[in-house]
Amino acid sequence: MASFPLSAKEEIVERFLDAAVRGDLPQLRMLLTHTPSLINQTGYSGWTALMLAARNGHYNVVEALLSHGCDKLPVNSSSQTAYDIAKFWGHSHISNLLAQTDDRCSGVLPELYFCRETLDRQSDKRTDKAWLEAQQSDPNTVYLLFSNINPMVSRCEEDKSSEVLNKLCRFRYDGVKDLFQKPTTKLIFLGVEKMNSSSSCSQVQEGSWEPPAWFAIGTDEDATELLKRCRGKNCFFTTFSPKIDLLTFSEEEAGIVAHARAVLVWHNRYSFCPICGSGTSVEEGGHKRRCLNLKCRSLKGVYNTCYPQIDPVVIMLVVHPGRNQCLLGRKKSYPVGMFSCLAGFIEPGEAIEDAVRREVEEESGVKVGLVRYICSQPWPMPSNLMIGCLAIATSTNIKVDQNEIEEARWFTRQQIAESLHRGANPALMLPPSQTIAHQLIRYWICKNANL
Ligand SMILES: NC(=O)C1=CN([C@@H]2O[C@H](COP(=O)(O)OP(=O)(O)OC[C@H]3O[C@@H](n4cnc5c(N)ncnc54)[C@H](O)[C@@H]3O)[C@@H](O)[C@H]2O)C=CC1
Ligand SMILES: [Mg+2]
Ligand SMILES: [Mg+2]
Ligand SMILES: [Mg+2]
Ligand SMILES: [Zn+2]
Repeated sequence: MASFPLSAKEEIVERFLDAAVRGDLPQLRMLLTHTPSLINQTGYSGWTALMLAARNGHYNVVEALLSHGCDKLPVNSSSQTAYDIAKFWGHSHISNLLAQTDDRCSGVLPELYFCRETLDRQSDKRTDKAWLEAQQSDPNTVYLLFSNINPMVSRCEEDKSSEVLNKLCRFRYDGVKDLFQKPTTKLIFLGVEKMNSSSSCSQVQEGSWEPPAWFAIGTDEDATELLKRCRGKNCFFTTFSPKIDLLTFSEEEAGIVAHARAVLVWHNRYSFCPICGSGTSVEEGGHKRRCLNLKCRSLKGVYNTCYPQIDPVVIMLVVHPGRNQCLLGRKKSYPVGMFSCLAGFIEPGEAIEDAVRREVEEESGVKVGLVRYICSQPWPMPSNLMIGCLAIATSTNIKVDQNEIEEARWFTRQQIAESLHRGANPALMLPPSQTIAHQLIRYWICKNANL
């Protein structure tokens, strides 16, 4: 076979990869110092230096590459990451190292967006009326304002490079107390601040530190009038494209928004008793509605209609029987090129596994066998609980239900890894990292191909 001379660039890439194969750390370091962009390069074999070092059991080279910020996600033509390769060849010290460090290839999910419990809910305090009243007028108490179910926010100007764009507007008692007089105002006790490094040390030591309570206020007052309370600051309500706006809070605030929105939307929907249609009173810090009709059945025994409701939804990454492809679908409403996990509401009397199998078959025609629960996420659009699963397909033919989704397709690990690694490309855009769909996809890619 004729061999062609290598270009200067190709030659340096091959020298770099050869150093990784041989475990020649000084040579590898020297080349990397001169040409840092070599770090994630692949040669003719389609393997990166990390894969080659993992294949040949060179722990110190893997360690050095990782410390230089090497990407662990790329896969070779057999859809194996460096982690898969190390595991396959029995270099467990290397696969452990690749699994340990950070975030992405550990097969361990990061904390999901909307999941951080910033406040201590202190649900026992919800029935302590005197305590709740004392907290309401306390000057340290924090109030968040919601127009309908949309929080008032200000644009974060401090760090332009950050993904955090919105910050909840915080009010004190004096700034909102007039709203308490209106019968349609809803006041939700969200919890108290957890003790952290910013809590005053001396006060904590003396035991005199009372963590501030947080409340959400839901009001139907005119939004423009409400915004005047911010005195000219750049504030607004997240009414426009709520999905996008709601994904740009800090992790700390996102969890608070998820709690408040789900409770407020329940109040909007359940103002009258669902059992007898009478009016209701609000109790337990906004977490219960009691029917005012003394003869109502809801007052006897436990009626879940008296408490905030959530809708369980299954969301699943369906894996091909051959394990190297996954099934993603797109709804008409998705941005061009975006595909995501299939999802659907759990129906009454249905187990999670059955809902997964039914929804996948309904939407794509694909049959599913094994279902494994992975993680969950509150999804306040407005009050879903997303239950994330991996599911193994037992058939591969796709027949899409056009009413629910526009298209479904099998994607290879390579296509997915490339989209995660290089960002959106015209063929495949994955949902944003704040979604459980994204995290399920990443989890599958980062794990060993065998479930
Ligand atoms: N966080 C994430 O990554 C994702 C979140 N989702 C959320 O999951 C939810 C459900 O997914 P879909 O594919 O729309 O579900 P789906 O596949 O069950 O279809 C929705 C349709 O089912 C019917 N339906 C049955 N039970 C319902 C209920 N309890 N509430 C409302 N409609 C019900 C309605 O006709 C509705 O149009 C969506 O609303 C979306 O917000 C969906 C995909 C990704
Ligand atoms: Mg669906
Ligand atoms: Mg469906
Ligand atoms: Mg459904
Ligand atoms: Zn009733």
